[in-house]
Parts: sequence; C-alpha cells; structure tokens
Amino acid sequence: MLSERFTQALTYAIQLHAHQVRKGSGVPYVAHLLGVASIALEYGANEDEAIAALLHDAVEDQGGAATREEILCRFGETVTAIVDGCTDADTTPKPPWKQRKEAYIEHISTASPSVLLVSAADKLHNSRSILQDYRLLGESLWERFQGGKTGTLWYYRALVDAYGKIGTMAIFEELARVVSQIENLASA
Ligand SMILES: Nc1nc2c(ncn2[C@@H]2O[C@H](COP(=O)(O)OP(=O)(O)O)[C@@H](OP(=O)(O)OP(=O)(O)O)[C@H]2O)c(=O)[nH]1
Repeated sequence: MLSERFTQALTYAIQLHAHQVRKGSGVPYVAHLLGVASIALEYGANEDEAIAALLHDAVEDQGGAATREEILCRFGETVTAIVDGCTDADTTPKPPWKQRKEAYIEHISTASPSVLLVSAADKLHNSRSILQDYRLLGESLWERFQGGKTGTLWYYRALVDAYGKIGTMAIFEELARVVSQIENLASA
C-alpha cells in the first residue's frame, strides 16, 4: 500500500511542475508524471520507485541541484538515486541533444533495477504519446522534438536495444511493441 509519503510527493510534483506543459500541446506536464507513476505501479513499483516516477523530471526541469537537495531531504537517498538515474542533464544550458541521449543510452547497461523500471515507464509513456499524437498530427509531430523525425526514431530504437540487452522484462517488451508501431507508421 502507498503511504502519506506518496501523497506528499504527488503534491510536491504538482507544485514543482505547475507552470509546465507538454511540448507542442497545452497538456499540463503533471499528466506525464501521473502517467509514468501509473505505469511504474502497474509493472510492480514499490513506494520509493513510484515516488521517483513522480519526481523523475524535477531536477532536470525544475531547479537542478537545489531541487535534488530538497528531494534528498524530504524523500531520502533511495528516491534521489532513482531520480539521478533518470536525469539526462541537471545543468543549464543542457549539453547538446545527441550527446545527452547517447549518455542516457550508455548508462542503461549499468542502471539499477529501480532506475530501469522508472526509466522504462518514462520512455513507455512518452512513446505512447508519440504514437497517439503521430496518428492525429502526421509528420508535423516531429517539429516538437530537437532530434526531429530521424533523431527521435534513432533514440527510441537505441533505447529498445539497450533495454533488450538487460533481459526480457514485460515493460521492455511493451516499449518495443509501441516503438515498432511508431516505426511502421513512419515508414508507411
Ligand atoms: N513524447 C512526448 N515527449 C514530450 C512531450 N512534451 C515534452 N516531452 C519531453 O520531450 C523530450 C523529448 O524531446 P526532445 O526535444 O527530443 O529532447 P529534450 O527535451 O530532452 O531536449 C522527452 O524527454 P525524455 O528525456 O525522453 O524523457 P523525460 O525524462 O524528460 O520525460 C519528453 O519528456 C510530448 O508531448 N510528447
């Protein structure tokens, strides 16, 4: 069962990301955080993993080192280590896109099981959003992303391959299915 800590993390995540929206749409960013926490729980997350899912973009997007310190203080080392493992940049400005994404893919091979679960839940939620938006918007979807069509398709295929080398987990297989559907649409 989830305790009061989860409720506190939910409130904190909503406050942190209150003014942030998803790229190219007016959807409140918290929809992504709720989606990632929901997917992580459905694939067996414990409370620390579910809290980290809610806070996985907090350091990257909302305050860097100061926010990391607050998470450490309020939710402890286990949650902070998972958030660290899901963060592709905590500096402003962020390093170049390709360099960040390559580093993220590289670190999958050494990531803890908790980081793998939350990271895969994050990528699964984003890939489902891409598939849904691609069906609605067509090729103009890719203008949202720094990597464009080629870079974004490369990134998701590289993620699927990197998770696949870890082993066969249900969440990796679901991500692979969604990414294949995006690739099929892209080559149609
Ligand atoms: N699919 C999708 N992604 C969106 C949307 N709005 C914001 N994003 C975020 O955009 C990122 C991908 O955009 P890019 O331009 O390629 O990369 P960047 O933000 O990291 O520079 C994803 O980050 P990420 O690093 O892959 O994951 P995350 O850890 O930041 O969540 C995702 O979270 C949206 O409407 N759909």
